[in-house]
Amino acid sequence: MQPQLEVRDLRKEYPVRGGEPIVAVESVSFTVPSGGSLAVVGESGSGKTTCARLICRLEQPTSGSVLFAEPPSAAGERELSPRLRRAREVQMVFQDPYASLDPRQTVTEAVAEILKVHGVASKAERARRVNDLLDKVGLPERVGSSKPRRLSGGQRQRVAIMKALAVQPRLLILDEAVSALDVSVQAQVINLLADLREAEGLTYLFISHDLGVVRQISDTCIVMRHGVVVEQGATEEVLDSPTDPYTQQLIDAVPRPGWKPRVRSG
Ligand SMILES: Nc1ncnc2c1ncn2[C@@H]1O[C@H](COP(=O)(O)OP(=O)(O)OP(=O)(O)O)[C@@H](O)[C@H]1O
Repeated sequence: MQPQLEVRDLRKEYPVRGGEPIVAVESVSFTVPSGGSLAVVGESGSGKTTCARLICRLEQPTSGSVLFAEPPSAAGERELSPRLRRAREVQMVFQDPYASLDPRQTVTEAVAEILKVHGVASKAERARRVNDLLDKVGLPERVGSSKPRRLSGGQRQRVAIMKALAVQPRLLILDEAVSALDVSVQAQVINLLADLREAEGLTYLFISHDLGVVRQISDTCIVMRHGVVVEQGATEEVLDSPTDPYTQQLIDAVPRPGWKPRVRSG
């Protein structure tokens, strides 16, 4: 079966004036099957976000390619414009939803605007779809008339997911999307993402430094260090029996139950 996403030999260099370029990503290859969930883990600066930006076409790779499965077009739908086609391939959800929400717009206005841009011409149809989307992300209808500052962190992240879903993408890139949430809210959003993945047949690329979250949300994972993939495989196998010393280090850095901070001497 054709994968939903195939990344081949991706490389990204950033020029440095008067010096060697920074190689942010090098020789990165992986596939994600349709409906699959792949996590990208690694410490800060390992190239995770650069990979995501290349996949979303926010940046151009220096070399290599990013291939998506053809988005299915609904019966009777007109030929998709290149813009709509791209939006249907991939949408991104970031750590800080506040930054991507317009403080002057209500939730309904923000989502209706996206629907309008993407060709939903009838106002009544837009209203119907907004209510449907609110329901999908577990928000009560009244939240539709709220502005972002009235919402909790968890609600805002649900709105960010709702905006991403409005264009019916096949792939969602979640870049540290639950990292800023309190643990109990984080668990609720993880459950929502798991439910949505199943109900909507979504494919996830889940970027996170939190190995506990990665274990819950992904089937497979890649471990990145200094821009390259040092280990990849089924998430459970990689986290339970890492073969690369760097993966082992990442796992060892996670506090376990009973862990007590100690002062290092010397
Ligand atoms: N626009 C840019 N110009 C120059 N260097 C960049 C640029 N964006 C990223 N880099 C560099 O590329 C490397 C990878 O950065 P990237 O943000 O992809 O890592 P990351 O794993 O996502 O880290 P974090 O978890 O902190 O976001 C880093 O050395 C970073 O400094």
